[in-house]
Amino acid sequence: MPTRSNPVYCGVDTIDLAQATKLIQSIAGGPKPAVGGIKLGLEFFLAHGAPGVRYAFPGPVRATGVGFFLDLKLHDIPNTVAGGIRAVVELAPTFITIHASGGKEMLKAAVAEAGGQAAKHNVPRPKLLGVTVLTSLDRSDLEATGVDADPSDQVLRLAGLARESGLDGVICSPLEIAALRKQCGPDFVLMVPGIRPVGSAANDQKRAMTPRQAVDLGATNLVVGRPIYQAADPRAAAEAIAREAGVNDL
Ligand SMILES: O=c1ccn([C@@H]2O[C@H](COP(=O)(O)O)[C@@H](O)[C@H]2O)c(=O)[nH]1
Repeated sequence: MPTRSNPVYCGVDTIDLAQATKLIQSIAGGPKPAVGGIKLGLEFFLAHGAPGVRYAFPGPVRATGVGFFLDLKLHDIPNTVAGGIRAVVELAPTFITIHASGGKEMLKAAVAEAGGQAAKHNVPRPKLLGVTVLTSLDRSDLEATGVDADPSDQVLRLAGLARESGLDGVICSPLEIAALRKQCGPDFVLMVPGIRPVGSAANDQKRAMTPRQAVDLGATNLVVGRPIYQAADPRAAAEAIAREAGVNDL
C-alpha cells in the first residue's frame, strides 16, 4: 500500500492543562509525530483560552508541521460569530469550525472575517469547516429537533450551504463521505469524527466507522479522541490508528 500523509487529528478533550500538554508532546512532538494534527475544542478552550493553547501546544511542537484544529463549533448571529473568529485567528489555527445550520449570512460573515484577520496578523487564512449533523445523532434524534430528514440528506443539504457560502469543507460522519465527495468535489475538506478502530467501543458515536473504511471512502482527515487519549499508551494507540489509516512511515 502506498504511504499517505497522516490524516489523524487527535481530539485533546480535557480541562487538565498538564495532561493536555503531556499528551500533545508525546503524540505531536519530536522528529516523528504520531498524528497529523491536534484538535483543541470546547472543554480545553473554555477552561484555558488562548494562553492555554500557547502553553499546551507551543511553537516547537507546532514546528514539527502538525496541524491545529480549533473546534469551537461557533453558532450565533453573524456579528457575534465574526467576533469569535476575530478573537482566535491570531493563534493561526489550520481549521476552525462553525455550525452550518447558522445560515448563509453567518457563514459568509465568518469567511470574510477570517480572511481579514489572517491578513492583519500575517498568518495563513484558517480553513473554515461547517459542522453538519453531529456524529452522535441518528434519524430519531434529528426528528426530535424538528428535522424530518435522514442524517445523510441533512448533511448534504448543509454541506451545499457551507460550500455556497465559501467554506472550505465540513465535519461529517463516515457514512456521508462518498456522497459528499460526489457533491462537493475532490478538494472540499471532509474532516471526519466518529472514527473507531476495529474492536473499540462506539461510546456516544452513533454514525461511526473504522479509520480504514473512512480513508477508503475519501475522508481528508479523521478525528479521534478517546481511543487515543484514554489508551494506556496514547502514542502507541495513535500510531496504530495511523497505520490502520494507511500511514506506513511512522
Ligand atoms: O459531529 C461531530 C463533531 C465533532 N466531534 C468531535 O470529535 C471528537 C471525537 O471524539 P471521540 O472521543 O473520538 O468520540 C470530539 O472532540 C468531538 O467533540 C464529533 O465527535 N462529532
